[in-house]
Amino acid sequence: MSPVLDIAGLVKTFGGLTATDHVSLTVDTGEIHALIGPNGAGKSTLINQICGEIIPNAGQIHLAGRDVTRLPPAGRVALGLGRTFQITSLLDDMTVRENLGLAIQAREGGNFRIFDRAAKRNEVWDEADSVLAGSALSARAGVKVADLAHGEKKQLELLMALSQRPRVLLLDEPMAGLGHVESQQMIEALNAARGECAMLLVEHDMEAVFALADRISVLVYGRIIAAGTAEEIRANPAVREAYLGEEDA
Ligand SMILES: Nc1ncnc2c1ncn2[C@@H]1O[C@H](COP(=O)(O)OP(=O)(O)OP(=O)(O)O)[C@@H](O)[C@H]1O
Repeated sequence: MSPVLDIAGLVKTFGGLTATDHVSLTVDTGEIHALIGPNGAGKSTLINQICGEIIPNAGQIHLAGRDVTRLPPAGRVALGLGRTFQITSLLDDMTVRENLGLAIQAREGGNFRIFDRAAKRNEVWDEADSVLAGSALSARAGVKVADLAHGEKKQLELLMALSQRPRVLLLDEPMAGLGHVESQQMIEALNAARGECAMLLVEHDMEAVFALADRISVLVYGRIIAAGTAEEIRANPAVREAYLGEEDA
């Protein structure tokens, strides 16, 4: 089966600095592929090229078999590229259920035809209720976002991103700022979402990476220095020296 996301030879330079240096990786259907690397390795630059916010100097990006290298961000979203909503896009004065309902409605185009309006509206709320019932926010549906803990906001952000039914979801440090219990809940939520879409997970939290990733690519100074399963990456001397050594210290 061809990969849902196929990145080949991506180069992006900023003046004299090569932030991504012929980066290639694939994300297969149903796969969680983690991208790890020290600060300044080029992870954000790579993600921004995948989203379409930065156009590469060289290389290609294929999404669901289509060449999207020069397609604007909205076109990529339409082809199934998802990204976690930023917490700042949550509506503080609305409840968890209302925020999720709005995200589902946005997927449906937001302007219901007059005839099926009530039926559609019910479908939206039914879907929101069923998603929430199976989530860590099951008891928080009626709570305003302003009253949620940080970890709960991140959970809601994830549910809203998944509600768009992306083919591949880009997750930019979903564990950032979470405590131990919240991290465990996020790992569980991502594991539960495994069958729904492929994921490219950029994450510094190695416990989460090793718990979730089917494959791991290691980016150092703009280059992929290793790629493989968790076991292969753990055992790779170059990776340990360049990156994991920091964790062991
Ligand atoms: N717009 C820009 N102009 C100039 N240099 C940039 C720009 N964006 C990134 N860089 C440089 O490119 C390199 C890669 O940065 P990038 O933010 O992609 O790394 P990162 O792996 O995401 O780091 P972190 O883990 O700290 O977020 C860094 O040396 C950074 O200073």
